[in-house]
Amino acid sequence: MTAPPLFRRIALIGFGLIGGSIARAARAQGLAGEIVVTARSAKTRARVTELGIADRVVDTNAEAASDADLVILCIPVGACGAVAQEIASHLRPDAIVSDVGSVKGAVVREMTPYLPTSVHFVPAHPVAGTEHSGPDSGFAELFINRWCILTPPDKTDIAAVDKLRAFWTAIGARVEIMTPQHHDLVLAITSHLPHLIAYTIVGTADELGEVTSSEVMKFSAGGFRDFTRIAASDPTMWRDVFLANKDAVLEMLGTFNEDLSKLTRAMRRGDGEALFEHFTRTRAIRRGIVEIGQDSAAPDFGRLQTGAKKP
Ligand SMILES: NC(=O)c1ccc[n+]([C@@H]2O[C@H](COP(=O)([O-])OP(=O)(O)OC[C@H]3O[C@@H](n4cnc5c(N)ncnc54)[C@H](O)[C@@H]3O)[C@@H](O)[C@H]2O)c1
Ligand SMILES: O=C(O)C(=O)C[C@]1(C(=O)O)C=C[C@@H](O)C=C1
Repeated sequence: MTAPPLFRRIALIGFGLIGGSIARAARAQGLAGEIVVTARSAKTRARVTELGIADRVVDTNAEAASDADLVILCIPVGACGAVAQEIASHLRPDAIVSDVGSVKGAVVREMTPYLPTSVHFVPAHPVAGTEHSGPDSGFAELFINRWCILTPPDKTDIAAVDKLRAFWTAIGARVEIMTPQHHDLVLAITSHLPHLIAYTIVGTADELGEVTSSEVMKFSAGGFRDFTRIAASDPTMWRDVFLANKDAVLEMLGTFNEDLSKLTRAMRRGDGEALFEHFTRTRAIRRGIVEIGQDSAAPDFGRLQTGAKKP
């Protein structure tokens, strides 16, 4: 006899890279009796129907949420509060409600006031993605060997957290639990600041204009090409990330600017030793990550504290 699926009905609100990948992975692993999907635009809903990944495609967020035992918001972080308000009165009293937002503090602040106290709110962030978006961009293997960070509020029912952990584990992720504040600080340096830098450098190269533009394209084989991939990421998603995690990103940006000034000074002074020392240190960091087979994993940021400066 086969075991019953982990969830009787999973509702996915939003069907882009992440919603689409969850649907494909959950289906491949048989984790839901039924997968119900909704998306904001009729065009996306029609495409989801065409793809045949969902058991049911419905027109409204409320309809998707009703009677689901797991509801996952797969939408930009800036939209989570309004959608929580919209679905609140349609949720099963014992539903697990989650999200996949790249920022956790703001999402928790904006969703919590609307959610009935009987539902189990377990915010999540799969630290896996690509620069692509939309209903065709998802794939079932996206989460394999990637971290998924859960940030449940203190008094969350352990059984609900364990059930969501089992879900993410079943689709390949490694699960870690932390507070929303710690999450936002760690992700500010590992994900948000790198995106800000990529958006900046590609814009800067573009502003160099006609003089060099052909050369920018022609010689962008390595480093710059990697930046252009990151800078092609979805503008709505990243606008929301920078607005929602403003404080942590600004803090990291402050430290980054100090370090950039140090390297700039070393260059000006012709201080090759300082440059060599810095590049040797960063090379060792990369090699350490690759050696332990964790180039997809976050380094240990246990010592990262708000306001803390590097020694
Ligand atoms: N792209 C990544 O690499 C990545 C990785 C991890 C987490 N995330 C997070 O996942 C979430 C979704 O990102 P994605 O990459 O799947 O985006 P996407 O653009 O591929 O899909 C977003 C979906 O949300 C819907 N949507 C947009 N605005 C909405 C609104 N105001 N109300 C309701 N629905 C709306 C869109 O129609 C679409 O179905 C974001 O919160 C993002 O921060 C993204
Ligand atoms: O690989 C990429 O394209 C990504 O940007 C993925 C990435 C990241 O920065 O690591 C982007 C945002 C998410 O919240 C999680 C993952």
